[in-house]
Formats: sequence, structure tokens, C-alpha cells
Amino acid sequence: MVVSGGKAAFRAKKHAGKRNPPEAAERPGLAARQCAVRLLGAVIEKKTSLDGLTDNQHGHPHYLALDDRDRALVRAILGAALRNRGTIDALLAQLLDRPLPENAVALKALLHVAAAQILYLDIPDHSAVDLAVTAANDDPRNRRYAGLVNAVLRRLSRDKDKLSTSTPNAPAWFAETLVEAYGAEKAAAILAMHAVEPPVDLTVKSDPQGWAERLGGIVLPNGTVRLARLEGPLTELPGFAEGEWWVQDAAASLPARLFGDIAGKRVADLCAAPGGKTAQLALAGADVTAVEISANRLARLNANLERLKLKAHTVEANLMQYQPEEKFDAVLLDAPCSSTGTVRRHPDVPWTKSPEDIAKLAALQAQFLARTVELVRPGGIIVFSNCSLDPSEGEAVARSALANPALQAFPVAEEEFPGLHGLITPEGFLRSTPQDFPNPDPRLAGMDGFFAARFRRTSA
Ligand SMILES: C[S@@+](CC[C@H](N)C(=O)[O-])C[C@H]1O[C@@H](n2cnc3c(N)ncnc32)[C@H](O)[C@@H]1O
Repeated sequence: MVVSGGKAAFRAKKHAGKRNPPEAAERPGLAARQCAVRLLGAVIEKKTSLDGLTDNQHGHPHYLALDDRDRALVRAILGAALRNRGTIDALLAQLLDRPLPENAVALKALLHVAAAQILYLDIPDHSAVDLAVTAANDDPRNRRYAGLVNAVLRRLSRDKDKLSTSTPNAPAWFAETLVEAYGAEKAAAILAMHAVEPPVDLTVKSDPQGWAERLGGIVLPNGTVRLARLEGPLTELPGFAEGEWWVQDAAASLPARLFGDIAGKRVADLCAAPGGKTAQLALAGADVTAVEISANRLARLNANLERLKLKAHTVEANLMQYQPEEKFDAVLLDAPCSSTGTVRRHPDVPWTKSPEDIAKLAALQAQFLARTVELVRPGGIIVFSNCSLDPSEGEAVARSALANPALQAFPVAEEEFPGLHGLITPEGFLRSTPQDFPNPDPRLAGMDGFFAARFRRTSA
């Protein structure tokens, strides 16, 4: 499918030097679209994390200038644009009679933001198109392409039900990593899950069935209460203010369970914030020390524990230098990672991370794990986990760690955790992917990709 919009664009009237026609500045919804374009550019070109850009305190100034409704719209647009980036790119390419200039990054972001609305959001196509054209005219970099923007987006709106593509919604390196790790079929299924907005998972202090009924959710095999997407703010749900539950993906709740009965044991959680696993360990009756390098993140952990009325010793420290008075009975190392297991929740991840980042993170994890061993008493248990789908950050780190004579494998057996059928590998590792915990209702299906390995400290 070809359009001649490109030619029209170059005939578009130029307004060099003029900015912000007064009517543009006042157009309802325009600021949100312009902000979405700017933020998409920051994610793709500068590899900036979307969470940081849309943080309600420290986010991008253009985002902070918007009201709550427009912020939600920006998040929805960017979620759709990033989840479906491969598809949007391929469909736009079908509508252009020649590729966009390499350096037209602002134009590309503008087209993607509008296409995300036309293809995936419940927004009238004509407003998405009109606002994109207004935004193009309002931006000196895009003004000469206003005609192209108009033509391409109108054609997209008209032909969207006829257009199709099999392009994966992932950068090539990420799609290839998944194929190598999981095979073509499973990799395709994982990528398909990445395009779906995930449900909200809650770890409840008690009575999962009761909370599921109260909140209109379901109980998963591991006890997580799962809700389909929320209409209102999470903080207004029953039980939030009372500290009866916290948000935690079903997969993220599994590593802390691998310790078994931990009541009364001295346990360190070495990469602790925001504290989902610290809370689990404290709830299970452990005497928990939560170690975290970031003061801001530790403050969040403390606030979370306070809301949940759970207790832990919290320490701001780099685990590489942390010197406890006594070694621990058990240590959880939930290490920093590429987060490629959380793409459903963080669709910017594949576009902001690279194979080089993954190699660096895997090396850091190996270093952290070696240090962890020194903090556990002989006979004590170590659980190493992270939310990467990449075996070089999971299985490979765990296998190499066994070269350390102070570590012994302590494989997880499926019988220990009957609800986790299919998630335990032949080596006794825990490995989940977004394809796990399926459900006929896609709004209730899937889980984050997680890895966990369990070890015992020897007396070496
Ligand atoms: C994957 S997150 C942990 C999530 C947490 N376990 C939970 O369940 O809520 C990794 C954390 O490790 C922290 N971290 C990174 N390097 C660290 C270090 N050298 N010492 C201690 N904490 C570190 C990061 O600031 C981040 O909060």
C-alpha cells in the first residue's frame, strides 16, 4: 500500500520563525500529544526509562505540567506505542512512498504517537489526526512534513482493517535472544504476551479467597490475588490503607517462597527496595535485614513496610561493603537486572536496553552473588533471583557460581511447591515467562519472566 503523502508534505506551507500559533496552544489534548511525542523520543533516542519520565515527582517537566487526566492519556499512548512499536513501524512503512529521512526522529515519534491512538486506543481517529497535524505545524522540525502527516494518518485510519504485518514488536536483538533461549514458538508466544497490558497482582497478608471475592479477582495457584485492569486508583481499593496487601507480580512472589519455613530465622534481603520480598519474608516471621544502596528507594521501602505494618531492620548500604555483625541464616539476592521479564509492565525495556547492558549486568550479578556467599553461615540458604528472561543473567550466572567451593546447589523440587507445576527446570531452577499461568481471559493471563536458583553455603 502506497500513498503520495510524502510529496504533499514538501509542499506544505512554511512558517519559519513563527512558533505556537495561539489557537494551537489552546487546543484541548494537544499538550498531552506533544508531551507523548517528546517522551517517546526520549525513550527511543536517549534510552531514558519511561518510569523515570512519568514519575509524578521527578518526571519530565512537560509531563509534570499536565493534569492527572492528560498524564493518564500520555501513559496510555506511550504504552500502546511501545508495546506495538514493530507493528506501527511496519504499517507506517507500508503507507509511505519512501522511507523517512534518518534524522527525522521527531517526525517518526509524532507519527507513532498518532498511529498508536488510531490503532489501539479508544480515541476518535479524526482527533488523533487533527492533533498530530497541529502538533506538526507547531514544531519547526516537523512543520514541513505536516502534509505528509495528514496524508499518512488519514490513510492509516481508512485502511487500518485491511493492513497487516508479521513484524515482531521488539528490536531484532531482543527477538533473537528469546528465540535462542526458548525456541521460535515460545519466543513468539512471549512476544505476543508483551503486547497485552498485564493484570494487577496482589500479595495478600491472609485469606486470598476472601480478598479475591471482595476485590472481584481470582486466586492464582501460588496464592496471589489477580485483578483485571483497574478503573480507578489502586490506593482507593479496600485493604490498601489498612495495609492488607501489596502489589507484586505473581512471579516476583516466588523467590522468597523458596526458603521454605523461614519463621524465626535471621534473613538478609540484599537488594531490597521497594520491598515486596522484604514484606513477604517479614510476614513469614523472619527477622529481616533489608539492605539497599539507594536512599530514595530505601525511603520507599520504609513507607511500604509502615503501611503494611510489617517490621524489618533497614540498612542503606552497598552490599559489596556491607559488614553485618553476624552471618545470616539465609540471604536473598534479588539482583539488579535488565528487567526483560517485565516488558508487559515496562514496554520501554527492550527499546532502552542493549546486549551490552545485559553482559554488564550479568557480570555484576556474579560479583554480587560471590559477595552474598560471604554473608551466610555454613549450612545457610541463598536464593539468587532476578526478573530477566535472558539466561545469561539467570541460568548462566547460577551455574558459574557453583565453581565456588563455598556454594552447593540446593535444587528446587516440584513437589515442594505443587502450585508451580511447569516452572521448575530439570536443574531445579525456577524459571517463569509471560506465557505461564495462562487464562482463557487474556486480561487475567500471564506472569513476569523470573529466574531463581537456590544454594546452600558449605563450610568451605
Ligand atoms: C530488582 S530491584 C529489587 C526489588 C526488590 N527485591 C523487591 O522485591 O521489591 C534491585 C535493587 O537493588 C538495589 N541495588 C543495586 N545495587 C546495589 C548494591 N550494590 N547494594 C545494595 N543494593 C543495590 C537497587 O537500588 C534496587 O533497588
